[in-house]
Amino acid sequence: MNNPWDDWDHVLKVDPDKELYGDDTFEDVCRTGTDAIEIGGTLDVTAEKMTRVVDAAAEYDVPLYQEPSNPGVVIDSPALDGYLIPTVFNAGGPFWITGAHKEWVRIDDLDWGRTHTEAYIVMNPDASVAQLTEADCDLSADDVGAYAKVAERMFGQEIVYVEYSGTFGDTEKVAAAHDALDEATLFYGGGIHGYESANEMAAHSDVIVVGDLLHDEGVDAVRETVKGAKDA
Ligand SMILES: CC(C)=CCC/C(C)=C/CC/C(C)=C/CC/C(C)=C/COP(=O)(O)OP(=O)(O)O
Ligand SMILES: O=P(O)(O)OC[C@@H](O)CO
Ligand SMILES: [Mg+2]
Repeated sequence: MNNPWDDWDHVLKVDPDKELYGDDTFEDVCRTGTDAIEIGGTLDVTAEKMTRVVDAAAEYDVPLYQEPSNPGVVIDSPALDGYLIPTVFNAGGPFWITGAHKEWVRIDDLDWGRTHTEAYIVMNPDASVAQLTEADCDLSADDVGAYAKVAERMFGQEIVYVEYSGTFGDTEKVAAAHDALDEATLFYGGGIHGYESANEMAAHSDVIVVGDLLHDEGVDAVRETVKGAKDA
């Protein structure tokens, strides 16, 4: 296995539907020291908003990945290193497990070499992603570990993503996913807001993802989370 994310500690998720903080520029965003930028959000994302972010970040060195929330927002840009395609393992119905993916393959001509799989385990019932996908978030640590193993062993997912979007997660449940994986890389996202929270979750996962902090507090706060992740 030799994927770029094997060497990552920190990913910054930019929501194309949200503004940057204060006077922050996309150059600042690309120079936080993060290992990669993932562009996506659950609500009100469009291809046009995606394009604006990709174009603004294109000239800097940081790897850029699109994380589409539906087939209609996927854009074709040479500036993108690839596409991280979610599948929500604990979704309430098949659309977010195989339905959206089937539609995408039906209507689009995929670049398989740049298309990668991300198995989501959605844990915060109040997050838009949980509500949209009607996810069953009532999961024990054993459940989370078992989903992670199924994702890796039975569905060949390259990344497993424990998603607490908007709130800081239960480290025991994150650790259960971590312990279950041999090959796949564990991403953790949710509620990371500074050095300490980044450092703590980085100890229980392979890569931490920071989202809202960028839009709510800006690049200086994000830089602290990069330090926290790198020190773990
Ligand atoms: C097959 C294709 C191309 C797409 C389908 C992909 C799937 C299954 C999407 C469902 C899960 C999803 C909506 C992922 C988007 C990434 C994500 C979870 C972003 C974070 O969203 P929130 O932070 O909860 O939402 P807002 O900030 O928009 O409220
Ligand atoms: O916005 P936050 O809570 O940092 O979550 C990050 C990411 O996991 C969202 O998909
Ligand atoms: Mg968000």
